[in-house]
Amino acid sequence: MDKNSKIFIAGHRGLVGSAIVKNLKSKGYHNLLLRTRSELDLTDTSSVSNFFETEKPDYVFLAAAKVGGIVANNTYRADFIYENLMIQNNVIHQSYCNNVKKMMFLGSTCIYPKTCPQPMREDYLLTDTLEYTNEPYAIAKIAGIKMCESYNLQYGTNFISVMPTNLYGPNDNFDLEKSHVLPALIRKVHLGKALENNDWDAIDEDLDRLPIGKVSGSDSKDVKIIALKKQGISISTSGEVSVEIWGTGKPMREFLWSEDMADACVYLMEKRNFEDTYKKEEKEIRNTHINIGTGIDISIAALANLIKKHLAFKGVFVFNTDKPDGTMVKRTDVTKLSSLGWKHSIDVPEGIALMYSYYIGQSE
Ligand SMILES: NC(=O)C1=CN([C@@H]2O[C@H](COP(=O)(O)OP(=O)(O)OC[C@H]3O[C@@H](n4cnc5c(N)ncnc54)[C@H](OP(=O)(O)O)[C@@H]3O)[C@@H](O)[C@H]2O)C=CC1
Ligand SMILES: C[C@H]1O[C@H](OP(=O)(O)OP(=O)(O)OC[C@H]2O[C@@H](n3cnc4c(=O)[nH]c(N)nc43)[C@H](O)[C@@H]2O)[C@@H](O)[C@@H](O)C1=O
Repeated sequence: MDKNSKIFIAGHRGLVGSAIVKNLKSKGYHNLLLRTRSELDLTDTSSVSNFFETEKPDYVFLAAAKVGGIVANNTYRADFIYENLMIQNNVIHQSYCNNVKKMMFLGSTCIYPKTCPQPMREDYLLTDTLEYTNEPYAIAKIAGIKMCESYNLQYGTNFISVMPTNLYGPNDNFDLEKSHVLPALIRKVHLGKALENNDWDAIDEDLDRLPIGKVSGSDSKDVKIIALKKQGISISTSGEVSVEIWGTGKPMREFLWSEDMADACVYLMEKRNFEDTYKKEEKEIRNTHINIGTGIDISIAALANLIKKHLAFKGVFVFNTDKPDGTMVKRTDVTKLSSLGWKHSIDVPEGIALMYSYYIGQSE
């Protein structure tokens, strides 16, 4: 990529897309092509085709997708498979039709089997059954990998697929029903702490910024208490606050700061090509995708305790085992990524501090 290249970042307002834009701008790339969903619905084949034919981007980052936490994936199963297949089919195919020089497809480490050997190497793909809660989403992502691979092999395109671990950072989703665990716990513990301090200004500010269901800061205290309780944030008559954690707290997860993720994406787009993603002597070229992560995991209970400590929350956690645990362990093998020359910079404790500053800073 050179600094004048026309670069389309699909999903530029999302967690990863916004971090990619920031990273590219900081490196002097200025010819960025950005479209909101209302300007360009990527599930609409003819609109995407017209857009590519008119704009002719040189490079494409595909960071647009239907994304959500474990319960959202499990609930909106049809939406997750349909929208993701449509978005990626349209963008990948049009990248080929319009001679895009290099395209990056973002998948997820949920593509690996539920009981995958650990850490998960790229060649464990399609060796066993997927985890149920995110099977439709994972199947769409696997189709994306295979589509990139197949276009590269048949048409000589230069499409790179990256499989990020769980991500978090600025522009994350804090909607407690749809978000991933880290932003959810940051918000729940923040609200729990405000409740134990009887700090209704902080609660109102939070609910005004992002209502819980339809409840905002201007509703009555009783309505707000019921809404918080529904999300597992409650106060006992003795004044002890409890915050609910979904599942047993035993699943292990690996977390990568979104700006590290963006840095890895830009690094690979600048410096690596499809041909760097497999060994030349391989007769059957497959598993050309690249894991992006830290290789370090932590249990959900330990994560919650780190957040509790950082926020100086005095209350207790309760575990709701009616909610799914999902995969018990999914640690990425980052050998391939390391061999391509990239490593993460932000570990979870520092990331929690950054994330909380971002979260409370939004209201300033
Ligand atoms: N977050 C995570 O922990 C992980 C994410 N990933 C993958 O990384 C990528 C980026 O995820 P993330 O940044 O978290 O997601 P976000 O939900 O934060 O952002 C997704 C973006 O996609 C856009 N988008 C969704 N549907 C459409 C559509 N039909 N037309 C146009 N734009 C659309 C959204 O636009 P709008 O803002 O207008 O809604 C939004 O900007 C995805 O491929 C995801 O699967 C992989 C592993 C973990
Ligand atoms: C990135 C990845 O994200 C999804 O998979 P996931 O890793 O299971 O996602 P998660 O962040 O929602 O949960 C991680 C763990 O944490 C537990 N957990 C506790 N308490 C809360 C909680 O309050 N909210 C959430 N969301 N989870 C909680 C939760 O029960 C689970 O055990 C995929 O569907 C797919 O989208 C994908 O690729």
